[in-house]
Amino acid sequence: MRRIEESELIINPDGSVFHLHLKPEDIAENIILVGDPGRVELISSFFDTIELKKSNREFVSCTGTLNGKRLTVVATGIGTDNIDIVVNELDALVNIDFETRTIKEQHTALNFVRIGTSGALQKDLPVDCWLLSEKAIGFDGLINFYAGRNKVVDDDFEQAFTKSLNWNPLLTAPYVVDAAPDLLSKLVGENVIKGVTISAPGFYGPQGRELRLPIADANINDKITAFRYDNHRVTNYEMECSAIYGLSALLEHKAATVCVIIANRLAGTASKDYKPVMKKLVEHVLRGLTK
Ligand SMILES: O=P(O)(O)O[C@H]1O[C@H](CO)[C@@H](O)[C@H]1O
Ligand SMILES: O=c1cc[nH]c(=O)[nH]1
Repeated sequence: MRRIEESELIINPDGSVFHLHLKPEDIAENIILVGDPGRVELISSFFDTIELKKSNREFVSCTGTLNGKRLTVVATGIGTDNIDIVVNELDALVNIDFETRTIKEQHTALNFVRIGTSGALQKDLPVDCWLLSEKAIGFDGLINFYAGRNKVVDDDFEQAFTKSLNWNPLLTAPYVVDAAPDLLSKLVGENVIKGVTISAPGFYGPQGRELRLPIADANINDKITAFRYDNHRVTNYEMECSAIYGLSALLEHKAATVCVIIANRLAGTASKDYKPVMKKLVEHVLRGLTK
């Protein structure tokens, strides 16, 4: 059996995984991922019991229970490069034996639910609404580094999207991955709008925001807003969902993302205070995950 070398999976002297500083026994199978480390405190404030709190760099985490269910919250920080670290390390904690450094025969599937913030690309999605991502489009290219990406992507959607946008060959090839249907069904609700989410490798230029620097393709957001495929339209931009969906599909975990829309890019509006709305969304997600 292949032994994974010390350089490839770095384990700290206390037995915890390199960046997250978590040990195999520290995490639950239901994991909430958030970008903002401060959101971990908000989510865990609803827990009935707290088992542990850890932090290293931006990777703040907490495990506890709610309604008898064990949950872990992990802050990923911003960006899909961080998701590569977080999802691979969480997977390693359950699917690699840290003593023998071999892949376990018995696979453990994790449920990842990301609770984030996002910007809308359609006029009818006002600030402070909730958006559940049925599909993610990655502008970040992460999944293209892994073998088997073609097995987990929606190839027809990808082709229709790149053709319709006249995709710039200087950019990485976009990838499209679905959420896990049974996790989506736990998160639906009266106030939850379903959509297709782009994860961008930046907040400004990569999301078509122009401050002092002009954008390479000034019309990219108009083309994205107008794009239709089957009954789908692209609804919003954020910065992590695609990599969570892509890596989860490759590693055989389940993933879904729900965000508070904090800006509407067409209307030019931003939420006055999204924090109370986020608190309500957290309560909604926790209800869905623990009922
Ligand atoms: O609120 P979070 O979860 O961080 O999500 C969004 O906010 C950050 C950008 O402001 C990015 O991480 C983006 O994905
Ligand atoms: O417009 C937005 C708002 C939040 N997060 C993003 O990445 N983009």
